[in-house]
Amino acid sequence: MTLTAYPQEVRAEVARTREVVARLHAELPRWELVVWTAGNVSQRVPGAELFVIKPSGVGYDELTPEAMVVCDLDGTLVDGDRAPSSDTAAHAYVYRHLPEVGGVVHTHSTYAVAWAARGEEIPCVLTMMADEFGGPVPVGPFALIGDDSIGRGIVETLSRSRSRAVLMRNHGPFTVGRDARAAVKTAVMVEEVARTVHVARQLGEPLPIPQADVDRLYERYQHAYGQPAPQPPAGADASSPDPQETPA
Ligand SMILES: O=C(CO)[C@@H](O)[C@@H](O)COP(=O)(O)O
Repeated sequence: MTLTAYPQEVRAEVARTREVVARLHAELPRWELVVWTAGNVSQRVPGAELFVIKPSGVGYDELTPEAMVVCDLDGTLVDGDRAPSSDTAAHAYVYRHLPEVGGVVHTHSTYAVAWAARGEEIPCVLTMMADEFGGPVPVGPFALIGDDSIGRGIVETLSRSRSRAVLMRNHGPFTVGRDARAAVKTAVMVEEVARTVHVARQLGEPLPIPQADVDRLYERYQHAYGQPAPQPPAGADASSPDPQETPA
């Protein structure tokens, strides 16, 4: 089914999502999370069983909204003149099995990949980890690219954790969020804590944080950190929060 077969309002949402996903890809080199083309961002299209992702192997300076490709939740190309990311099957699997997820990111950021190479979860020894991940950053199984293996490993691992990042063993981090911006933020944060905990370990054994304190920190950060969400204008439908609003 091509995009022309979808209603105009879906095509308009696709255009908006292309703008968002194209802009967020620039954050990956900006935060030094990738080299060359080794990372990708996607976002679900509101109101349709579609998502937007980058084309495979295309440099970040070429990633315009028009260059983005559109896929259905089976990972089949619906719109775009280039092949979708090689991780499209993984992103699609996540969207099919985690309906609350609106954005997925994959990078090869150095310190997170170093923890993935050892198949070791990042222990929750920082208040920033309690805030952002609610505990350790877990490790997912080794899985070859090309079918549902990576996606299944992501979903099974995240389903056992509060973390929105998973270190796929011998590969690297995948992150999820309510939208792509939230998933990019988590990708930035998982690299930051991977680096900091690694440095701490060079100096000695980091100290764990009691679980009750981890829980308190997580609840505060997830619900009270940053600016309050803007209140809808009087009489507006308050039941549909702006999907672009994500924790700061
Ligand atoms: O990790 C891999 C390949 O092993 C991919 O995520 C990375 O090269 C990015 O690929 P794409 O350019 O998104 O197809």
